[in-house]
Amino acid sequence: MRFSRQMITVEEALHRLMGRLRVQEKEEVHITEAYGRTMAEDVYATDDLPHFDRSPLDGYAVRAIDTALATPELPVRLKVVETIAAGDVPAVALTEGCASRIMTGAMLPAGADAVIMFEQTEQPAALVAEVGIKRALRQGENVSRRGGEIAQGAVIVRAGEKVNAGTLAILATYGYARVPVVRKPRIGLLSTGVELLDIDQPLQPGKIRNSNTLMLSALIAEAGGIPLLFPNMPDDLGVAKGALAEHLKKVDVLVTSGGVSVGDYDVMAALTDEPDAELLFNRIAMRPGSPTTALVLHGKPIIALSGNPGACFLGFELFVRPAVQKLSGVQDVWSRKVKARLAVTYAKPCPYPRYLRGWLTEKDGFLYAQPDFNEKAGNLGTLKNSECFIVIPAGGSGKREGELVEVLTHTTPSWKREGLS
Ligand SMILES: Nc1nc2c(c(=O)[nH]1)N[C@H]1C(S)=C(S)[C@@H](COP(=O)(O)OP(=O)(O)OC[C@H]3O[C@@H](n4cnc5c(N)ncnc54)[C@H](O)[C@@H]3O)O[C@H]1N2
Ligand code: MOO
Ligand SMILES: [Mg+2]
Repeated sequence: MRFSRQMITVEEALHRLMGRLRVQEKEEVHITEAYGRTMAEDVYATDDLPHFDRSPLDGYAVRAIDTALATPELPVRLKVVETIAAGDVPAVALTEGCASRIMTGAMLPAGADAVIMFEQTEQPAALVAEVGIKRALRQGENVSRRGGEIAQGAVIVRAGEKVNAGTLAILATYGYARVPVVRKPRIGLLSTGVELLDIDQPLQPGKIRNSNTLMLSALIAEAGGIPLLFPNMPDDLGVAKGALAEHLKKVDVLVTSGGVSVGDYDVMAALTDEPDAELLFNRIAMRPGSPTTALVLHGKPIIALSGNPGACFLGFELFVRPAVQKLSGVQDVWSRKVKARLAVTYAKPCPYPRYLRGWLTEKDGFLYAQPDFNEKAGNLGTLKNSECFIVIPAGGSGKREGELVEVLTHTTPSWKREGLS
């Protein structure tokens, strides 16, 4: 199995993996904990919004009919019967020839059907007994009608939407102190490789510090999972099987780094040959990260990423992020795909699609994709600059400057967008 692997496309690999993932169950959290979570249920408007007719201006509430003859030269004079602040309940209903001084956000008095701003009256600043209205108003003019924005019973947030700042605003408006969200998936994480040193260990010949675990842990948390860090795993298959059996009991999915290639000590590759392991894939038509592997063991999916930091990073974005998001209930788990012009020629041919790390810029109103040429799978110094992957299709001779390329951005949407696959 190590050397005879069946190659599949990125899309097929994703399809196989996603088929093994189920959305977590619902839990309720306080609204202050809901930011970034995924809604588990549709939530409805418990009232109209606004829930009373109100003024969007500082001015005078009037009966439009009383202003019909008003002009700047011949203002109509109305008797001021009350001043209404935001939060007040008006005490006086307007009758013919009357107006109420009213502030932005305040409730309209009964009988009023229009509001004129102070600036269109004779003495805007004064608390006058009679106000001079300088123009005619239409019925309903400058009135925020009850239910004008949202009607009671309408869906305000849908299941599968990620809670962003705007979601908090609408939930708060409707008094949802408890929010039904999808339970965060527990994502186990470990690195393989005896060459790995911990962060506080001095360098030793032949050894390197473990950078993948911290990188992946941050990415998992950012994607909406709870990273559970396990100790590095030795390259011994027997020990690894025992350790994995224990770890898998505690997690929904396990992510590993390293040991997926054809080397003598590639323990995750060896694991896929075990009779109790169900292989999902171990060879993908992509660069870097072609040996990225996924399997199911003891009923739990394991996503085994390449140890090479660049390939590990790409493997996370292509497979782990969508997996974490699917488990978290996100409806639209795919990276955002855009087309951009390639900023510089990339002439290297490749038998498989190549995912170049890079970033997007704008020039003359067009989007340009700038590849990071520090793109060797083992390089990690510029991972921090990456905001997208630029897809160079297989074959041919790469892409020329200015040619349109497909770009997968890392940032993920918080709600289901129309028209994007
Ligand atoms: N004969 C072949 N050799 C290799 C092939 C191949 O097809 N035939 N594929 C290459 C490709 S492509 C990749 S990608 C790597 C995959 O390697 P593994 O996933 O098996 O990872 P390791 O061998 O464990 O490590 C690779 C590299 O990454 C460093 N590493 C590992 N873990 C970490 C970590 N946690 N933090 C930082 N760096 C890490 C490790 O020291 C190695 O340098 O295989 C190629 N070989
Ligand atoms: O695909 Mo590997 O990630 O080239 O080194
Ligand atoms: Mg290896």
